[in-house]
Amino acid sequence: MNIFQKLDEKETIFKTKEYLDHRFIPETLPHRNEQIESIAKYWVEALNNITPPDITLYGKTGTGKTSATLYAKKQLEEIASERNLNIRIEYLRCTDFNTEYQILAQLCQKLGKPVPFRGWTKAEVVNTFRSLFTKNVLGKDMILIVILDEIDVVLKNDGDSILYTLTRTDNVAITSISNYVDFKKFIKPKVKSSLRDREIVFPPYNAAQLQDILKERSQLSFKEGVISSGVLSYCAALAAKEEGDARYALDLLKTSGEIADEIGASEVNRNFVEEAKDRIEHNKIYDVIVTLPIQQQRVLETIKDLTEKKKEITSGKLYESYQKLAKSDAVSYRRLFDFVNELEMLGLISTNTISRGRGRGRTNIITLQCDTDLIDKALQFKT
Ligand SMILES: Nc1ncnc2c1ncn2[C@@H]1O[C@H](COP(=O)(O)OP(=O)(O)OP(=O)(O)O)[C@@H](O)[C@H]1O
Repeated sequence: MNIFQKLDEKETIFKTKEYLDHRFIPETLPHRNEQIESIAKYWVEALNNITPPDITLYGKTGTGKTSATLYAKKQLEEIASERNLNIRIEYLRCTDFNTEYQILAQLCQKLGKPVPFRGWTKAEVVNTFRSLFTKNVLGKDMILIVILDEIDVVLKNDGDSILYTLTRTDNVAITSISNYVDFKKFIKPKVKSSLRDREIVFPPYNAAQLQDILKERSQLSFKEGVISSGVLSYCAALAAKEEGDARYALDLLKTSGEIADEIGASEVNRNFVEEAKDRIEHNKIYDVIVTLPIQQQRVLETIKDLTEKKKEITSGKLYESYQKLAKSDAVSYRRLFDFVNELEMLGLISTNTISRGRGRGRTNIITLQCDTDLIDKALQFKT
């Protein structure tokens, strides 16, 4: 039998997995009405040919920022098309377009003025972008709303000049999305003053809200009777602990279903959810470690070695052992602590400052926060 046919015919508890995919935008977004209405309240100006104010959406990962924005986008596009208005809304993820040049080139491309993705000067791209806003023969202006998702990525990578250009182009409104409340530290005061954005906050979902979200999606995705309300509430409770992340809740549900399929079970139980949790956590940490820059991997490896030797890891001890491992490639003491901070932000380690008693100053103690085996596995193929 053809192996694909065999797999295709395998018994499954899923109706379809499509609705558990991160990219799927549901018809309704429970518990996000307030935020969607806030976005709409600002964007509605465009219907009267007024450029909407710039807005910024904040909230932790999986709190529905992207979905709510795309939902509002679709609605505005519908009404703009009914009324024959020249309103364009372009969505860009700044992990895909992470420089001013790339963002402007992509916008020009989308708006019908192709610009090569490299080779032109920045001034040429800026001018071409601005030329899109000259009135057309009917004297009609285009209003453009640019959604910059994960805006912190472009600000860190390329500075704030994209905001400078966009805020200084008539008829352009920026909607920025960020997971980090403090992303504005990357914006210079001059640009900040022209941004003058309104802020919309996306709080984490609580367990009851996550359960509502999961209920709708599980009805679409699983065959009848496969998912009990106990399983849904368990996924919701675990995800509520993980900072109210709906993406995580959906991942838990999907992975639990896949585990049930793997062993041929006819329904999902809480043990599968437990196993799904471990699998997701494991994969997440593994991916983070594998994609770390090599210098940071060395620091992590040093911390792992010291942990295995049951040593207390002070800053001095870490630097000493790190130098032995990295040899001539070793970075400065200061740089090493930038890496330590970054590893801490990723949740791979934690640091704790303790006082050694009067007159003996304070010491930084570093503790590993992930499995040593996982680090070994992730680093085994490194060069
Ligand atoms: N209120 C909701 N109702 C239904 N599904 C939701 C809701 N909020 C989020 N989701 C789902 O959770 C997942 C993550 O949502 P989304 O991408 O909008 O979050 P985000 O805040 O933009 O996250 P990130 O910052 O990590 O990109 C998506 O699959 C989305 O469909």
